[in-house]
Amino acid sequence: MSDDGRPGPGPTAPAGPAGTAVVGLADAHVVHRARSGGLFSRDRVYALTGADLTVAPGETVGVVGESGCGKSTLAKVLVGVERPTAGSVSFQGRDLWSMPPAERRTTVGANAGMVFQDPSTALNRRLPVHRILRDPLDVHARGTRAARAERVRELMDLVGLPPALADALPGQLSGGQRQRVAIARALALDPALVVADEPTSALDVSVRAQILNLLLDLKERLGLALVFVSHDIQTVRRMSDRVITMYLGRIVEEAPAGEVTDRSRHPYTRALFSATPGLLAPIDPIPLTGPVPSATRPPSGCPFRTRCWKADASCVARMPDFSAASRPGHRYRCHHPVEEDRSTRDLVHQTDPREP
Ligand SMILES: Nc1ncnc2c1ncn2[C@@H]1O[C@H](COP(=O)(O)OP(=O)(O)OP(=O)(O)O)[C@@H](O)[C@H]1O
Repeated sequence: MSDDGRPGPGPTAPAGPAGTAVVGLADAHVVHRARSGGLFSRDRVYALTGADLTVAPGETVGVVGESGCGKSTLAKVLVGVERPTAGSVSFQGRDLWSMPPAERRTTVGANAGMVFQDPSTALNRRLPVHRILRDPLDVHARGTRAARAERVRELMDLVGLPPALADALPGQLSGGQRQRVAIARALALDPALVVADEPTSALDVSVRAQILNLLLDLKERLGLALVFVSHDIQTVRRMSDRVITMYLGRIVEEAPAGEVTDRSRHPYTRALFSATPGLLAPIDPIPLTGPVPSATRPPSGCPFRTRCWKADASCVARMPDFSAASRPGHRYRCHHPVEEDRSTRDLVHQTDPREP
């Protein structure tokens, strides 16, 4: 059950056949020292605030939001690369950060792989492909030498890399081939979850579709859970079962992918999707007032209130809790949600952007 009492893939829903999420975040926060303020600055960046999320086995969760809203931070927290400042991360129901370091490394290795944006920087340039792929098997002492060599061959085949490339260095590969190596490396230990953070944005347009199709194909064949972070909202919607909208470090809505374009309840989600070409018949985007506020000094109450055409004093006073939409697995945090049956096209003409 989600915390609003509805069944479905909400943050506290039973996830998967055994009722155990592959990964779960509970009230996770990440606060950084601001880069701009210098070594002794007291300024803090609120990169992630109060994130609750579970990912069920086999599910694809897409994450959308403007630059700097905390998508990469969420991704890194999900795979144990970044420790939350507060809150918890659990794999298969076990709290990651209360484990001894060796057990934590083993748990992350066995459960989660990550694919980064730019394979040129994510791969060790000095190692040939077969060594890059064998490395996680060596570190986690998986199988005999012969079994590891066989697993490397299997991984290359899985991602469509010809055996002849086993001795190639990353610099001798195309961008698409490098990303295939990165995906194979993420799969080396047979994880239940892969988190892909902008996996195609550094690639030529011509190979993007191949990499996305590869991820979808692997997800189907291996039963993977996939968390997919991208600026490309149209792709996120196409790839995902569920879409998470983030704004200024907070998850503000979760909706089944089919609901998100025209039935989302959070004004920000509607605005974001209205500005995405090709999803709806051509419309002018819903106009938002002003820039995204600084993550160092987020507004009180609802962080979106300074740009929202529906904001009033209640939005200044308090961040709303999650409310359930009528469909299972759809929830949002807003005091003045968009009516469910209101089309985005209709909204575009009704919005009245005001000065904050
Ligand atoms: N190590 C760090 N030190 C200080 N601030 C950081 C650090 N990492 C991230 N931030 C800040 O935290 C906020 C969230 O960053 P994050 O990279 O998670 O956002 P994002 O949504 O992934 O952005 P983008 O889409 O541009 O990649 C931003 O304001 C960013 O500048």
